[in-house]
Amino acid sequence: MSKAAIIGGGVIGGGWAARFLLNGWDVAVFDPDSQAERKIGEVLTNARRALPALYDRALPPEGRLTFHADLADAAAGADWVQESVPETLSLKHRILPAIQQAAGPEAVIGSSTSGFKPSELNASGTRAIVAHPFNPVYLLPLVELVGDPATCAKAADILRAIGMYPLVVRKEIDAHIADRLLEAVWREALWLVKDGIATTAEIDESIRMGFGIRWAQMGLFETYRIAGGEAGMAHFMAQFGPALSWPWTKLTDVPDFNDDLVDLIASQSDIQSGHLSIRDLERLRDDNVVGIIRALRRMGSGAGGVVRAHEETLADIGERDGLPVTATRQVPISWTDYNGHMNEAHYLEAASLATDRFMEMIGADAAYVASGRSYFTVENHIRYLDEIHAGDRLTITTQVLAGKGKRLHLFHRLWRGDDALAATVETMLIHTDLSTRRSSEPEGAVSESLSGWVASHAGLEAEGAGRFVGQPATGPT
Ligand SMILES: NC(=O)C1=CN([C@@H]2O[C@H](COP(=O)(O)OP(=O)(O)OC[C@H]3O[C@@H](n4cnc5c(N)ncnc54)[C@H](O)[C@@H]3O)[C@@H](O)[C@H]2O)C=CC1
Ligand SMILES: C[N+](C)(C)CC(=O)CC(=O)[O-]
Repeated sequence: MSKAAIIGGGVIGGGWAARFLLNGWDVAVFDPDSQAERKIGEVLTNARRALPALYDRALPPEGRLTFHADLADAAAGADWVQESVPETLSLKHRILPAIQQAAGPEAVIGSSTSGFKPSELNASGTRAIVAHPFNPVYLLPLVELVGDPATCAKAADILRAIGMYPLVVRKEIDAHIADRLLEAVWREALWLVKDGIATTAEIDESIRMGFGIRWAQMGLFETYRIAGGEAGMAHFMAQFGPALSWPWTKLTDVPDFNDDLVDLIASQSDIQSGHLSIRDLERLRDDNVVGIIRALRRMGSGAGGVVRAHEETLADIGERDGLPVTATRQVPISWTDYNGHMNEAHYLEAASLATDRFMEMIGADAAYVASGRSYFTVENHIRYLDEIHAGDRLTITTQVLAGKGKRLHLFHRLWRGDDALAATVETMLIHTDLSTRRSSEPEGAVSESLSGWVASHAGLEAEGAGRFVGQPATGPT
């Protein structure tokens, strides 16, 4: 089992703890704040409802979370130690040597710093790299890595394995890449409020109703390429380049950062969002971010591509009761309904994932479909045997009842947790020629594979298969 130590468990440390933990790592936290355990517990509750909802396969079983009164205890034996104390250089200069002394020589030591360069952090001879994440760390994939190339390469592999996107910053610079961009927008926004041009709420609308949506899927330069029309980027540059010397920006100036400005921004922000608690806002943000990333998954764009690639590494593992496990998944809150349990439609969605996986297992995979052959579902019968709730882990097994010629008859069992049979879904499929849209015989290798499955499942009972709607129950229900 891999272990991460989180030194400083505030907004960002809590997010790191959740990211590692929900990807199966043990996590040890050191934070002198007496409220740290409560705060991290609340962040974890939110992370548990959000992160698994990005995936169509179950994440690994959660690791173990421990809290330590001593930094050295937390860091001992860790594969990764993440420093996330406040953004004060003198504090980081105290903490990093203590981490280095306690951690093994192989451990990656990462700093969450938003702006300090590795050469500043390591002024006293420590070996930390910058591993700068984005809030919420458990959902957003980006981590900027800056520092020793070999350590960054090792760190990048670890981050990919927990579903993150490492971006190696090739040259150290204050505030790395993304925070330089964010800082530019932040400064301009402060000017707009200070000058009475716009309120905090109006500025947020200008982002979320327009360019914020564009940025999530294509970033800046691809977006501007399209904005150049058929003539492309060169035309865009020619058209908007001169604006750079017009008074479109105040970025060369910084507004006085005094109490008046802080009060102005804070009071507008209270009017805008003060009716919601931070945890309410986090849940709202998380549900929206999950929805956006799930939309991006379809085309593999941006953060959606990262989730898809990570999901490929989450194996649907093994066998259960002599049958192949064809799907695992954690139930997202969005699958539940007004009755407080998983809605009927999603029983079929889960079974459909299992059918797709079984098709891959018999060779009717993406290449086979691209060659013009596939299976079409022609009938389903679902038995709802037990309730399923948000966060439950589903394991689906698939039994082949018949698989000769054009017809493929499957019997899926949906297990909730370890031992509750929550549903069965009986599915009939017909092999189809995609060019004529008519039934056809499967190709030899698919047919042979199916014969093997039929033989190995022959004689296994399939209680409930063949039932029709309204048929009286034959035994206890
Ligand atoms: N908040 C944000 O949006 C982001 C912050 N960061 C960076 O992450 C780091 C942490 O920032 P936040 O989590 O926002 O701050 P925070 O104030 O929420 O959390 C800092 C935590 O460090 C703890 N702490 C203070 N002294 C400590 C010590 N001596 N040993 C161990 N823990 C100690 C505090 O009790 C607190 O829980 C900073 O370097 C910041 O620049 C990075 C990305 C985004
Ligand atoms: C405001 N901030 C500089 C702390 C922001 C970051 O560092 C990254 C983020 O999550 O926006």
